[in-house]
Amino acid sequence: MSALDSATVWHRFRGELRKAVNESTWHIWLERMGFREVDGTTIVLEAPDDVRSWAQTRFGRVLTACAETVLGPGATVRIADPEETPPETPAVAVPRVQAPASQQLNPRLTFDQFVIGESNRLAHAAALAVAETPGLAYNPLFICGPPGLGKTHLLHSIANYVHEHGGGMTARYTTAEAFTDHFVAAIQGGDMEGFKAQYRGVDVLLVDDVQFLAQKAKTEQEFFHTFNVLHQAGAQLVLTSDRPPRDLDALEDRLRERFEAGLVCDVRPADRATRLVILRKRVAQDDVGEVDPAALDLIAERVDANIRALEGALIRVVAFGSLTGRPVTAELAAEVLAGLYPELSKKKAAPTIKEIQEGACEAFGVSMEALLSASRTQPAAFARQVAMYVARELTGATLPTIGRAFGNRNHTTVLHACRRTTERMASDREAYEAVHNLLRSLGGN
Ligand SMILES: Nc1ncnc2c1ncn2[C@@H]1O[C@H](COP(=O)(O)OP(=O)(O)OP(=O)(O)O)[C@@H](O)[C@H]1O
Repeated sequence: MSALDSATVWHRFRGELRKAVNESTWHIWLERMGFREVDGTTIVLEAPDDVRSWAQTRFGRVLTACAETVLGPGATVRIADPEETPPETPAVAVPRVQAPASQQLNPRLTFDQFVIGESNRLAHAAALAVAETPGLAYNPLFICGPPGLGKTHLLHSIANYVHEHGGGMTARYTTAEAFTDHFVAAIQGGDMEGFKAQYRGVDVLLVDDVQFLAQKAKTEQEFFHTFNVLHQAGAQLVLTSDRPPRDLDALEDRLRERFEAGLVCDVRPADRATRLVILRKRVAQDDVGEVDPAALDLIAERVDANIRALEGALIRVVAFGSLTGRPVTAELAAEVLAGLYPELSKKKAAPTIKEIQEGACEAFGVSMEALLSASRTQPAAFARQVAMYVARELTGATLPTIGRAFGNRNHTTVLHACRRTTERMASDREAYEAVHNLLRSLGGN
């Protein structure tokens, strides 16, 4: 089986599985499974002990059904012990074809789920237009704006739309960081042809956070060629960045000019009415139980920084309600949010990852050395997970960037830490308080 085949099988299997289970089952359990290989008609996954036994007993049938949808009747799934191939030493047995998490599409990020308001109307319309007629509407489409305002959501929506309605057209989502890592690995592994085939053979290429291409001369050059080959072939390019092309000072002029040649549109912070619709939609979809509409009004009113923070606030309010057995009312929401968000928004700039790490060391009484180490002993391991979660929420840094700042750990470790922290907050009062206090202390600085 070729490298691309394995990646496609994994991609489709994951998409099927994600559609087959509800959001919390996915995040708490199944998302933690990694891909190892396709062995004949068996998809081999790997997962830690707790997930492995749970997934096998509770979800064996669903896993098999998803495998059969992808590979045909008789396909099976085996879940292996990751200890045989530690996830952070991929050189041994994890196949080089494994798509970085950043390239895996989230089937739930679709146009249907995207709430349109004044702040994102143009970006949404342009994204939908390129999804419907790739290469013909605006090319490239460049979407820019601060973190957490839906740029990644729009890229995934385009890719999901093309996969579903594109009549066999192919779309590839990546981040500039994953592109860079992949390029470096291809050079080291002497597989530039394989690398080029993966990026230059698609109908739609979606690249998130292109500001990270700056000052990586070789990658930038390779990206420039990829861009030109695709553009000349009539393929669609969609790019996002935290700022408009003209402000990407560190990029070469020729690339900046290419970025500006199509349509540049921005996403801005959502207004209150849009924030409220987003919250209502999340409550309905995630099946979080009874939430008083006045509580949503209050969260929409208070949390205006970005949509990621808005969703984080909703999770915390609901978690607090369930931990204390209290109904989720405006009063409870006010209690949870008290002091936190106003202080955060007053603060001149978001805290840096370093400041978050220092805050976590102080809050949990661990040394910086322990926090950045690979040690799994407590309290360092929990402090590390919480600090990663807070960094994801407050800094807008990407998963690979956060991973690097925590002793060069990979992005799946960060993702796992964020999920684990959310999970613990919902079930453990002490964990909840720890996260809340750390967020508060950083906001109050
Ligand atoms: N208009 C919207 N409707 C519904 N959900 C939204 C909307 N905008 C953002 N979100 C949700 O907010 C969260 C953050 O959005 P997203 O990751 O797309 O932001 P981003 O602009 O790409 O940020 P970053 O630059 O940090 O990657 C996601 O869960 C996304 O689904």
